[in-house]
Amino acid sequence: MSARKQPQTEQVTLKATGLGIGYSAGRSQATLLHENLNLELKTGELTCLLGPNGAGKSTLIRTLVGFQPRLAGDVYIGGKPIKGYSQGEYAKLVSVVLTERSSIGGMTVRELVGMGRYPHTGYFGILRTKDHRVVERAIAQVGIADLAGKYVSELSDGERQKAMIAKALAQETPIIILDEPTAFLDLPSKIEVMVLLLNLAEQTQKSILLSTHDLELALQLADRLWLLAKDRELVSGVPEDLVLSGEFNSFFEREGILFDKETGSFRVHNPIAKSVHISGVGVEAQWVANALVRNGFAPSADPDAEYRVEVSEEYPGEYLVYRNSVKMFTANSIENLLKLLKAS
Ligand SMILES: Nc1ncnc2c1ncn2[C@@H]1O[C@H](COP(=O)(O)OP(=O)(O)OP(=O)(O)O)[C@@H](O)[C@H]1O
Repeated sequence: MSARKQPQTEQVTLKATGLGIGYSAGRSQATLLHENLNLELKTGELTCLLGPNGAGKSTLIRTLVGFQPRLAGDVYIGGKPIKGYSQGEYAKLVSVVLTERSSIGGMTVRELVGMGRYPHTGYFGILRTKDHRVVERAIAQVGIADLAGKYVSELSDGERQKAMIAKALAQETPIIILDEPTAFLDLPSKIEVMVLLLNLAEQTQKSILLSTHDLELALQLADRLWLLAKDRELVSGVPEDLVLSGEFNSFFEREGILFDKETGSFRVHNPIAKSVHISGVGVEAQWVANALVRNGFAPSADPDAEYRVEVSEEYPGEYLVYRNSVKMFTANSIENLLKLLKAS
């Protein structure tokens, strides 16, 4: 990834004030999911919207892009309320990628991406030379030039997702909003799509908002997080600030699942686990910790914890184990370490 270029001035492209989101069914009373949401999307930033199932992420996204009515408040783009824009004007400002698998299988990738040009073409949607150029560039930007002539129905989930992102790019909008673009993808594809969006935000100075359940990836890659949960106020901030302040874990931890600030990952917590201190750093120490946690030990920062395992870079694959400061044994593999610990 290239070094990030910061925008000269911090520009807000989309802003919501006092936003109320939820559902109203006919004349019956509306179900308000969240009220008084105040949000900002900034130029050149990738913002990730995170929250547990049912938090209201999709509802927020659908409301922000106008697919669902606001129950209160306003959404502004470039300082102007969205209701002040015509549909055509709006389509030149915001492109939206939803996860629903639509009936687009019968067209080629190039035709699909070409559909992104609709705000820029005339009534019949005929693409001119410039439009074709933009389409080819968008296809190349997401790295699927070799798939341009393929039918969408022939694509894998990850390839289809990239084609949908290319369609959004072809729309040439300063804002792109995506609902769970990494759902259904394998881990390398998730990383690829997130890095692609991060780079696009920076290189093309777009504001990109996406919702995701990939917490650890969002922590690593997002410029900003929006955390949403039922009956709580939305929290927005830079990932590292939210981790260090304890806000991040407060949204996701539940009984038996703890967020480990040191590694930035979630782990199963067993309250009756024996505590173990791992002395040593680096990849090997991390994997030893992983094996011990999986086998019911709780990692401890206290060197006087009941168990201590020494991992030394000098002797890879050798683990000295102490219990209450008395040496118990030396193991010569992680498998052996687990076996001897269980037998002790
Ligand atoms: N059409 C609807 N009418 C009424 N309530 C709805 C409707 N769609 C969703 N809800 C409710 O709104 C709440 C938020 O749903 P939403 O899909 O926005 O959550 P989410 O955070 O995107 O969840 P997930 O992570 O599971 O996709 C849920 O309790 C859901 O049952």
